[in-house]
Amino acid sequence: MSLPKAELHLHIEGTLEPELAFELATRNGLTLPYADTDELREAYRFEDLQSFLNLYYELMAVLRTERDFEDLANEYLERAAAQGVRHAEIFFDPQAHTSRGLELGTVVEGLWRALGDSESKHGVSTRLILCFLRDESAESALATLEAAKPYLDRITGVGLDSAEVGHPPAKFREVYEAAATLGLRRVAHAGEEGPPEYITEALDVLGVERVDHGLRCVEDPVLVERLVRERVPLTLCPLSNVRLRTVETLADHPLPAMLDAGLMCTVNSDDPAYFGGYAGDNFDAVRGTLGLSEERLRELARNSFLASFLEDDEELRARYLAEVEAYEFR
Ligand code: HPA
Ligand SMILES: [Zn+2]
Repeated sequence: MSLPKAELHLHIEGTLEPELAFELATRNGLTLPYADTDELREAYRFEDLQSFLNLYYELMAVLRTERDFEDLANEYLERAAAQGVRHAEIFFDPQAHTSRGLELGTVVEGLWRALGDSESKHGVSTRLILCFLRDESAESALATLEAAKPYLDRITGVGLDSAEVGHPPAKFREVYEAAATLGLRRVAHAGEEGPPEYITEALDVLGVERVDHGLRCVEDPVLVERLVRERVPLTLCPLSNVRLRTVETLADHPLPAMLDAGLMCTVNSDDPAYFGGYAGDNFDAVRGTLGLSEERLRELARNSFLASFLEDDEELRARYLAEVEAYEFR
């Protein structure tokens, strides 16, 4: 669906399509343990978040040079633009690369080669959000933030991702305080596989402005009431939830009930190369399977721009919001 939208929950490493993975492996003299792209696609059957993360981290080995990260981001931006994405706030996982011996600068400079001229080249404005891996230590997160200091002019905020259960937000209190002091915006994954308490903790201890996923808030009516009252944006990822078995089928997804409850929901793709669709595909899926009305779809698109970190360019936000209102559904 080409309805204008902002994508607020997108892991750039999760946009690595099998074709590009093989191309980069060849370019870098590496051999993937899969015969071809079909065999690799066969491996995209996940039991849960961890079984996905295992493949996600394994395939990243093909990303080695600035050019690799540039190509990865350019392919994503081109696909996103074709599906109506006008603004993208892009997550990246520095520790997944520095732990393999890459310099943080290789990752940031490489991504920036694509992001820097994305508005003129793809018609997509961008922001970059550095994510800490929550299954790594708090000290490693602090060291990552320290290493990122030379690149802060290119980084808008910090996030928290990877294996959730057993790694509550409070583990990262100190690094989030440091990030806030540096003027960085704060988001965190919470309530994807983890309990509703992690959502509360992300808000109260980490001071996050948006909750990534936040799906499990529906288990706690008091929390839902708070999220509605405080207008906390949730970056939902419906196709991801199906593939990682957070919901049984798309038809069971609580998005319609969440919208009816007054939650500020947005729809995003998470790791589109792995979960069967980009942002527009997620919109198509919730329209088709959940039967969302045009007004609900417009609300989701409006929310995405309202929840985006465009405070430094309110003129651009207003332009995007006008595009949402003017959009004619087909
Ligand atoms: O869906 C996700 N959840 C947590 N961590 C992640 N890292 C990439 N994708 C995800
Ligand atoms: Zn995610």
